[in-house]
Amino acid sequence: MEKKRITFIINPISGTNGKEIILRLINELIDRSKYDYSIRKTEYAGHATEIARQAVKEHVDIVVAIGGDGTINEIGRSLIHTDTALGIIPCGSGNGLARHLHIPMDPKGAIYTLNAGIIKNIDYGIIDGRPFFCTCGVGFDAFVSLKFADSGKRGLLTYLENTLHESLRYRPETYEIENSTGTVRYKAFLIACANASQYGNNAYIAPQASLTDGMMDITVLEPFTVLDVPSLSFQLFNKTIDQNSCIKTMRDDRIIIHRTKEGVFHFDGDPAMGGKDLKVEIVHQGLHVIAPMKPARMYEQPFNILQHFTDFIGRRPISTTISDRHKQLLMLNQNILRRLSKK
Ligand SMILES: Nc1ncnc2c1ncn2[C@@H]1O[C@H](COP(=O)(O)OP(=O)(O)OP(=O)(O)O)[C@@H](O)[C@H]1O
Repeated sequence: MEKKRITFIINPISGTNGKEIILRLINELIDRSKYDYSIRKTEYAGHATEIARQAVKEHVDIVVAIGGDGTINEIGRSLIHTDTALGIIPCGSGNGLARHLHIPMDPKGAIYTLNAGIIKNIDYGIIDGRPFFCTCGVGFDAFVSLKFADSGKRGLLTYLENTLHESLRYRPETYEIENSTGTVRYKAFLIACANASQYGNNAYIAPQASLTDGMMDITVLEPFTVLDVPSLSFQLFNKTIDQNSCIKTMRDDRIIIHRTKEGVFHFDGDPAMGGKDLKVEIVHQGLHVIAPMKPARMYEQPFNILQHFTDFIGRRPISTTISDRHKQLLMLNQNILRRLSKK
């Protein structure tokens, strides 16, 4: 059998961890009876798009992103509607697409997934001409992505600091969403258009979203008070945010978001400036990805809401009795309330 070719693209600034160990693991574990490979390191933002485009030209079979959703976005946009598949060794701070696809967070598991080589065909989205694979949107999360890009540091704590600092000062805006059934007006804190179900870090902004249904799940978060924050944050990690009374949901394959003024939007967590009217659409099955057939139980912990929550806010987990969990959750909620109300 002819060997397949892989190009690994490593983003040295994604996430917070060193990448040397991953390079060593690739060298040790990749199945050389199946694959020949080369490794490229990005030197600037946008470089991954160019490297991936060149790989496609050279009929490379798989381009593997060693990075987070921003790196995946840069690579994915060169791979759409080609025969070259995307692989992922998750290495970002959120890893939304990899988590949705059940690609192990552990690099060894991710390399074994590449060795298994199962290819799936997934949807992608386009907002204002820019492809996205995980989520895009306007409002508070776009605003945070802008702050985050400006902050000079990456990582979850930076993200969280930004989020907590800004969330109570942020003013909801009025939007109109034009969809296949008409136009609806909302005052909203954010509108998220989801191809994958989560932002990353198991924060499920659109828990019902599927990567293969040809549709996006749209989540509108209407204005809320500080008292709603604990239940919203709990439900975000419990995959039940769609049941919160501040949330409105819809599903469509194309919408136009009308806003009162031009401004920022985000695509896979990276900010961009756009006009008043933003067209968002889903393209069915435009990208091949390598992913496990089903969740790799070997590498997965059982679902634990408190674990996910504490992972997200960067605290140490956890004891396991129900009453302890209850107490810890209450403490976390109080802590968030306290921090938010100080701002
Ligand atoms: N060599 C580089 N120097 C500066 N920026 C880079 C370089 N290579 C890639 N980038 C930029 O880094 C950004 C962040 O990368 P990425 O999103 O993969 O990491 P992350 O933000 O830590 O992870 P996640 O998106 O999963 O939270 C990308 O949008 C990309 O444009």
